[in-house]
Amino acid sequence: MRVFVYSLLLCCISTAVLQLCSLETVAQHKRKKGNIAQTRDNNLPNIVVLATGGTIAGAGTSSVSAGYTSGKVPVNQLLNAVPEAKKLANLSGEQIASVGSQAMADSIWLKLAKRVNQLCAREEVDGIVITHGTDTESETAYFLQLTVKSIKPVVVVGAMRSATAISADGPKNLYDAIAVAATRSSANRGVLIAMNEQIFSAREATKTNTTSTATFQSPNAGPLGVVYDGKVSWYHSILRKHTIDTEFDISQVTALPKVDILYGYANMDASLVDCLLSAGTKGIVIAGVGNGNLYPTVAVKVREATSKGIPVVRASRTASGRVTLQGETDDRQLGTVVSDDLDPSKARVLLQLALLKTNNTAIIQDMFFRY
Ligand SMILES: NC(=O)CC[C@H](N)C(=O)O
Repeated sequence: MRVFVYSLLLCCISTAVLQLCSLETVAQHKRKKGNIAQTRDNNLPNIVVLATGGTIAGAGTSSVSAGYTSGKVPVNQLLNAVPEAKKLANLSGEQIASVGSQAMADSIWLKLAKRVNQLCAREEVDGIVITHGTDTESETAYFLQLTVKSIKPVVVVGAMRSATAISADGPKNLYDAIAVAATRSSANRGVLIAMNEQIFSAREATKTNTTSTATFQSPNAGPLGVVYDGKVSWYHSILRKHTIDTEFDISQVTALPKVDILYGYANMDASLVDCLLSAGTKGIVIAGVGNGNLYPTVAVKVREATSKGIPVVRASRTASGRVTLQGETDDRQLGTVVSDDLDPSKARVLLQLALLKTNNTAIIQDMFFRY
């Protein structure tokens, strides 16, 4: 009997030890994958870093030449490059995608926005940082600005030099972005872009230079604030509706409507509008010349498109300023909507979301004045 009890006891102990070992292995495995915070300081905010790829995670064979591949460095390695950031926040990382942002797709936007909403709904999460390629960083940020349902800070960050380049700007930008996300006063300012020590509204920021580390600018509104030595100072606020105050709910959305951009130019070929219609576009943004103006034969085709219920938004190919209603172009006659001061790429984002709700041009126009 005694032997039986001893062997039962031994059996229980060894099962418990085995379970503990396997639990530890899962934890170690998760840590390696980067989805568990290493140590937790209860006095620090909890920030989740969602990685999507881009130059910030780019790796090349030489530190001095321009060639590299985006999205090679996993999120944990990115975080390990900024050990100082662990003094600002408890950090955990998740890999959402690993792409150069020229490959950014609606499916990744939806996955990202849903994950941000899930995480922000958790009481213990205080803010989100998203690492992203700079090519389409401002479009992703504006998509989140319209679809995130939380006032918690959501900060998008990238880099112009790859992680293996000499004087890489990624670690500093990431440190700054974590500082912004970890700062209480960053809440309820919409989605932010932190680059090169400046903080921009997702609505206003745009990439203005192909290679400079000061590429992000906000030509119509300037930066909202600055981040320096891990500390944030604010100078402006965004007044347009964002995050919890928008009408867009993507929680059940699995695909976005096809919306395309046409670039305006002298002697423009009007058959491009037909090409888009036969490709199944549901809405068109025209990066028109000047104040969103259209080549005369294009205007005729646009009138045909709007009369078939395809909304057409007039934006501008110029780098700043607004497109005004009833300027040289007769919006009443053409049935067009103006983008206000949204650049064509962001006008496309808003039109995609608008088309989930309506194709009524008066309602869509109202959205372009509110968001
Ligand atoms: N500097 C960058 O991040 C741009 C490079 C890359 N094409 C990207 O957008 O991911």
